[in-house]
Amino acid sequence: MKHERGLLIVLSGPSGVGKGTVRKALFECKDTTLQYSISMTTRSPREGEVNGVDYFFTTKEDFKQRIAENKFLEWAEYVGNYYGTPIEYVEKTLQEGKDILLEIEVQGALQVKKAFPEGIFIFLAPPSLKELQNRIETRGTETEDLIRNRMNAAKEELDMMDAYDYVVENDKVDSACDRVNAIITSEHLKRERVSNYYKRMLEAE
Ligand SMILES: Nc1nc2c(ncn2[C@@H]2O[C@H](COP(=O)(O)OP(=O)(O)O)[C@@H](O)[C@H]2O)c(=O)[nH]1
Ligand SMILES: Nc1ncnc2c1ncn2[C@@H]1O[C@H](COP(=O)(O)OP(=O)(O)O)[C@@H](O)[C@H]1O
Repeated sequence: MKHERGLLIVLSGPSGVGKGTVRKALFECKDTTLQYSISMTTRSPREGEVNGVDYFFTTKEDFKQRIAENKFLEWAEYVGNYYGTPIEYVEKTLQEGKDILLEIEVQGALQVKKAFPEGIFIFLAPPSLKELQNRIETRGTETEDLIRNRMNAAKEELDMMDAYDYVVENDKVDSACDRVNAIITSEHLKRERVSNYYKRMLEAE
């Protein structure tokens, strides 16, 4: 049977806003059929992170080689490290008719938008800049310098919000997660309505 292609969903927003937290909550939902695109990065693993689960960790040399071989749907240099989305898994998943979620920063999301304008682009926004800084600090994974870099990047990233299809405020994790699920459901319904309409048009000819 020929499947309709799945939906490509991009969850983006500034570092520390809670992308990882909301993403994990989305996948904790038992009956989700959503797939996750595991990114590749050159940053060092944090305590508890597992290669092939959280990220594929690699060296800068290997990453650059993969860029040259067009192995990424998008990639970006972010606060001194490279991050990229391996293209093969994304293509395979969409072809199988399954939805795939990419959790990536803003520069990468804008590259995907160029390559995949039919994707669904969701910007996760913090309740305020103060709360954003608070979240980065309480996570406790960054030094003071890195926190400053991430806050500077965040201010520029917030300016890109307009380029997205949806803005979801991450006030409470559960509410943000419900809003993202509602967007996905509504996009499926929209697609179904359009496809039914075309079928009726063709049958009427
Ligand atoms: N462009 C791009 N960004 C990514 C990718 N994977 C992760 N990121 C983003 O890179 C940024 C830094 O990620 P990370 O070092 O894990 O820190 P954290 O997300 O702030 O905890 C975050 O905004 C991630 O969403 C990717 O494949 N491509
Ligand atoms: N809705 C929320 N309310 C309060 N704290 C949150 C919320 N969402 C995430 N956090 C916390 O904020 C910090 C950054 O979240 P994380 O998911 O690592 O962000 P990102 O992946 O966007 O960098 C973590 O300590 C996380 O527990």
